[in-house]
Amino acid sequence: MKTVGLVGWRGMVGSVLMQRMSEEGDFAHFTPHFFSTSQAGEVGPNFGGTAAPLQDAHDIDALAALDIIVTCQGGEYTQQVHGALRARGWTGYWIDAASTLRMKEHALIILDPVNRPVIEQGLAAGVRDFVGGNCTVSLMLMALGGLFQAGWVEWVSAMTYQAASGAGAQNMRELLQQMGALYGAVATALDDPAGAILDIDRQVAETLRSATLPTGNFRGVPLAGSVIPWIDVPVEHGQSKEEWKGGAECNKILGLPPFRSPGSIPVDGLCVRVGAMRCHSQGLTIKLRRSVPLPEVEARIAEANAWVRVIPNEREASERFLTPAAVSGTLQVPVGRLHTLAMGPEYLGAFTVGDQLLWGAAEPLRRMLRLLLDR
Ligand SMILES: NC(=O)C1=CN([C@@H]2O[C@H](COP(=O)(O)OP(=O)(O)OC[C@H]3O[C@@H](n4cnc5c(N)ncnc54)[C@H](OP(=O)(O)O)[C@@H]3O)[C@@H](O)[C@H]2O)C=CC1
Ligand SMILES: N[C@@H](CC(=O)OP(=O)(O)O)C(=O)O
Repeated sequence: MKTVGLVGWRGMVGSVLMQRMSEEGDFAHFTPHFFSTSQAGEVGPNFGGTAAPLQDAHDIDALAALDIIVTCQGGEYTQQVHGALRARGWTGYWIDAASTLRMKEHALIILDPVNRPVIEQGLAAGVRDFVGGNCTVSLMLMALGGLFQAGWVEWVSAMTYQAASGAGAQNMRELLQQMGALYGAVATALDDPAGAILDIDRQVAETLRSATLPTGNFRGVPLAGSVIPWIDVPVEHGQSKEEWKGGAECNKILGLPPFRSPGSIPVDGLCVRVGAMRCHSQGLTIKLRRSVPLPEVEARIAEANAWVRVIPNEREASERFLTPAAVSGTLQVPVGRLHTLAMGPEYLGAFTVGDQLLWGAAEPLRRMLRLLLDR
């Protein structure tokens, strides 16, 4: 059996990965070796039956003895270890959740329900570095893969509503603390059905702006009761890095020429953090190359993969099935609100939701591992 090193398995993304691997019986297909950057020597988890001591995730010799390494440890770790391993002559497969290597020529971005042919070509050509895509990009492609595969998409504008989990576990906790603080500020007034709503609102606004609201993880601003229209660092063209990833990664995943070069598909929009826990939503404007009847569009989207669900463009179905509340913790990727926009018959409106820890992070890695093990 192949040996697989697991790094970052106890983090948030890693925990979701371990849960999915257990559910799918993946541990029966390889010999796991668990690593840690901070707990080497302590008792490891017993996924796969053995609870051997954790190995040191910086021990290049131990890592170099493995066939495959899967890491959800983060970009800094990748930066420290990947180059050193390759420099030492390691020729195993590296599967990574961090963005560090995504745009490198030697790496592929993996989302096999969308780009299996690109992955197969890469494997045949000797590619050994496989990186999960940005959550927003992967979820958009899981939703719209059918339209891209049909060659119908001229450009896409994605306006995102991104969950706190994308910023990390501490941000999810802080969001809930903020919600609790807001409720606590007005709990008594809310108990009085005759209480004036504008007084309650004033107290909420004061609490949102107060120095005592926990905001350290969100760079000093509230998310509960508000939104944050900037994700990640600024880059060129007035974009945030999260917005840049939309174009750059999407084209690479699809095996198209680099973003902003001839033959690539423009993907751009605004990325916004909202008070959802772990599901990213996106409002999409899609310019089709030609007008396509809506039933054909729906059929193409629905048949593209086993997880996408077309939700009828009706009020009740949208309210019930096209929300983070409905999707959280599941692999389903609903797409709805599909209709032709007033700008013209080639302009399609859509809304999609997906769990950013599943298809947005852990699941593409899990599936890449199985793809390698089952070859
Ligand atoms: N969050 C997201 O939405 C996404 C994240 N990613 C990538 O995955 C990487 C990891 O993200 P995420 O899982 O959110 O990071 P976490 O902060 O949850 O975990 C990262 C590491 O922190 C260490 N750690 C220290 N204390 C604890 C603790 N109390 N509980 C669990 N782990 C602890 C663990 O390493 P050790 O055992 O070595 O101490 C763990 O592997 C990111 O840096 C990013 O590159 C990719 C896509 C989406
Ligand atoms: N930046 C994403 C989460 C993430 O980790 O993205 P990436 O894998 O591209 O660094 C978000 O905030 O929602």
